Amino acid sequence: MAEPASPQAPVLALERLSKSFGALTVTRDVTLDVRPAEVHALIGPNGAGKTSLIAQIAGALAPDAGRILFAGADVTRLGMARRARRGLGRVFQISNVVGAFTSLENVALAAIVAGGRTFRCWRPALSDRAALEQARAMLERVGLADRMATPAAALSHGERRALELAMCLVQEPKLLLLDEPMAGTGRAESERLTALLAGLKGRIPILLVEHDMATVFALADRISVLISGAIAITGTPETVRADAVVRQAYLGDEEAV
Ligand SMILES: Nc1ncnc2c1ncn2[C@@H]1O[C@H](COP(=O)(O)OP(=O)(O)OP(=O)(O)O)[C@@H](O)[C@H]1O
Repeated sequence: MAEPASPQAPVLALERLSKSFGALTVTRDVTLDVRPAEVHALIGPNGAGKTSLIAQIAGALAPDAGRILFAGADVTRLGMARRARRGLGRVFQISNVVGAFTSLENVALAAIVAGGRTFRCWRPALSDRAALEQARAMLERVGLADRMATPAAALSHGERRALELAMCLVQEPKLLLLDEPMAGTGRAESERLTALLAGLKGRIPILLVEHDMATVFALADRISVLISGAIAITGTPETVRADAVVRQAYLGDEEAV
């Protein structure tokens, strides 16, 4: 069902979402929104329910109650593929990277699929000049200009993350859902990836689930803290950093935070 759209309307809105596995409530009456051009970070201790919440947003897990509005429409009952087609771009947990294909070929294929073009086999698709042009531009944007001809399987972990981001961005999503982008990266790679995401800030709304607090505090316009399935607080990084309940329950009064 369509909702009245306005330029200030949130791109994504969760309304009183709830989910239980038997007696265990993993999502407790969660209301949260992502505004246009905002980076909204979702943090919380292990087992707080972040993964379950992301799965509900992506359409992999059905909530028991509540609504999910995306780009002005109620998508609560839509499956993952249909949400993706509406512009919900999920990166880093589901990957369609083909290891034997070069970076350029992988991004070109993502562009072709996003464009709804069909093909009988890979090779003719890879001579699609428009898609290759788009792919080149996107790889330059994510800092992989010198890795275009490299098979994806030969990329470093951080480069592969950048490639996955390029494959998502070339599909021109309306929202980026970033699920722990820094997981498994070293300090240098995570700094590079954080800089890359900072370059996207303001151009595309991002919902960022991340354990790395340096990245969260560097990028987020607002932060929501999930504790035992419920939102404990939503606010600016300064507000969240100063919140006594959050410090005690989650941040552990760390000086570094
Ligand atoms: N399919 C399931 N069936 C039963 N319990 C589940 C299921 N999926 C998750 N849980 C439980 O729900 C709780 C929340 O898990 P979830 O993975 O969403 O948390 P999380 O915040 O993402 O944690 P982490 O940061 O460690 O990944 C955990 O106690 C987990 O064991």
